[in-house]
Amino acid sequence: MSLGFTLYELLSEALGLNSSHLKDMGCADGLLLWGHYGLPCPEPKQTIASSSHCDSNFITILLGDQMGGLQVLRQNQWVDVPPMHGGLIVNIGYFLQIISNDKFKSVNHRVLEKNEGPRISAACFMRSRKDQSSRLYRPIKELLSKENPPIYKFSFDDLLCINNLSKGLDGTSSLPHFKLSRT
Ligand SMILES: O=C(O)CCC(=O)C(=O)O
Ligand SMILES: [Fe+2]
Repeated sequence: MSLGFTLYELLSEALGLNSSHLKDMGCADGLLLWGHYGLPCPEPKQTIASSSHCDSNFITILLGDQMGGLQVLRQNQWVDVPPMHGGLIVNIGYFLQIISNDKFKSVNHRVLEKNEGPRISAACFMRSRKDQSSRLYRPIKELLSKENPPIYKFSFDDLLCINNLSKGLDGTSSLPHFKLSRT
């Protein structure tokens, strides 16, 4: 939580906002921790541990082991994220992209299977409170101008619904569904 608060302060300042802006918006009110345990896979080329997706939250702080396997999509190429002892990986999720009006971009990532193992990782998702899932999120108004009109509007329930209706973790972004028309 305390690392998350520091990151939010830096991210708020990077957006030209007061350092407490993202925390005051409630972006750190909910914390979800997932522990991943992947068994060695006999045929790693035939499957994938976690298919291409962006996280449905503001930021994710990820602790991995020495196995590697995580990749991020950069300029349409999958790039390995090398394991780093004691290092933490911070991913930007859909919510931060939406409220920053595309100033921060969520990162598409996936995890490849390994035939050695097990592979262990812990993902800490920073998000708003679960009971606020119907709350509507829009870009932060201080970031908007005539030249930068709002791009999105959405709630967490909308995002879940779209992810469930579409293939969800199929690598296609859910964001276009939340675009406001720009007429
Ligand atoms: O295990 C990893 O390295 C990534 C896990 C992940 O992307 C997730 O939990 O959303
Ligand atoms: Fe993820």
